[in-house]
Amino acid sequence: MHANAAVEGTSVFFHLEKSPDGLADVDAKYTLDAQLLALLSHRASIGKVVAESKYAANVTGYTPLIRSKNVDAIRALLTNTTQEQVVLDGAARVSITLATAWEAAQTASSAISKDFVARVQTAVVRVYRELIDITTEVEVQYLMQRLS
Ligand SMILES: O=C(O)C(=O)C[C@]1(C(=O)O)C=C[C@@H](O)C=C1
Repeated sequence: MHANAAVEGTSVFFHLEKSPDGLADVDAKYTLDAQLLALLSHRASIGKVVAESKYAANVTGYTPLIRSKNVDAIRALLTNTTQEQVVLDGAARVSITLATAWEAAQTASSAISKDFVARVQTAVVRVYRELIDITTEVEVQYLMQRLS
């Protein structure tokens, strides 16, 4: 997911840039929040498409599990921990780049706060972890009704 794609023309640092002056651009901030939430929702809903392709690739594997409503087995079958790690590593990498760039823009010196970058990275990875879990749930729910 590219969070900056849907907020074209808006800096990826928008919230950080606007936060010191509080309410000055509050409408714009809420607009950006709404756009980001729509992106997160869209990203999770892609789970339906992903689930359909997984089902199509393994009809004989999924069909009995769907018929017996075996949610745990469906979740286990569609979970791809290797891919999850790729997503989480990518989020961590990009967040470091962005947080470092933000810090560098704030300080004339090269005294980049490792603490700030680490905290941003931790938060971003946590969000992506939740996003993967939500996407997985969308996939499971989609498959549960696939044969009805
Ligand atoms: O790429 C997949 O196979 C997905 O189902 C998507 C996704 C994700 O949200 O990134 C979700 C569950 C899988 O365990 C791995 C990744």
